Amino acid sequence: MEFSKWHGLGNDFILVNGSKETISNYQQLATQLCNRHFGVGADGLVIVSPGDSADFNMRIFNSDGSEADMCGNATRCVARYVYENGMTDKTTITLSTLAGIITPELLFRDAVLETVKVDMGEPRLTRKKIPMTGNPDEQVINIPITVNNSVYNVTAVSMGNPHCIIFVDDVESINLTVIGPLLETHSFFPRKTNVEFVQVIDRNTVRMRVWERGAGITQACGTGACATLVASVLNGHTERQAVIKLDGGDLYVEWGADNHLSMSGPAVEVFRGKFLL
Ligand SMILES: N[C@@H](CCC[C@H](N)C(=O)O)C(=O)O
Repeated sequence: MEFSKWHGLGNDFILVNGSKETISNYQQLATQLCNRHFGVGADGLVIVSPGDSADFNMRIFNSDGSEADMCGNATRCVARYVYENGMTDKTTITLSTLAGIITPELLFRDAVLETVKVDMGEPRLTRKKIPMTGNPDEQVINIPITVNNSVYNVTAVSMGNPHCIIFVDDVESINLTVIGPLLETHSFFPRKTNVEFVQVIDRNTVRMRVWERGAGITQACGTGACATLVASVLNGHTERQAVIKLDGGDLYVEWGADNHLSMSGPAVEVFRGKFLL
């Protein structure tokens, strides 16, 4: 099976052309290929095929085999992958995902790719899942939940996939390996959740570390960066445009007046290969 290995700020993916390769079990393939000792190694497996309702179709499987609705960093990689492999000559494509149609755009300066800007669609604010004050329209903004005898104030935002944002004074002091999986699987989140700890630097800058659903700690998360900006605005911490500083580098995110999130960042191919199944 031919594949190519990509990353967006260190959030790494194995891209496979679904119209060329025959795949019988995506979940199993994801765990096999993403394994960092016995496989290629990656946070996720991405299958790209021609689309019906969009230019292309993208499916993303986490390293544990679970299928995710969306992946922001992967959308940038896919846009560059289909363009550079001659699968399209469009520099703006539409991508069908389980979270809806996403629109990445390759931006060039002097014919050299500068960045990939993605229209990530609209955020969905999670409605309450457990009784809080009794208001049925209440949204999950800064709500306390208890884990391991500690209280965490969470803001839950969906970018098609679920995110739980927690603001802290010192993000580096958080033991993500311990608290990440406990929050990911907390009963408050019926579909599990991605977990973002966020430290506000100033009105246009935040530092974020992530524990991803189905993948663990990753270097960056595009949907997480967008959800973080929405949570930051809703909690009064930032303006609607901010740099999200991740372990792997910076993403530029804006929450437009049309309610769409736009995210800009790099997409890098690292190598190509053939996996012996
Ligand atoms: N890294 C991604 C998100 C990947 C999916 C996530 N783990 C989930 O299960 O929702 C991104 O860049 O958005």
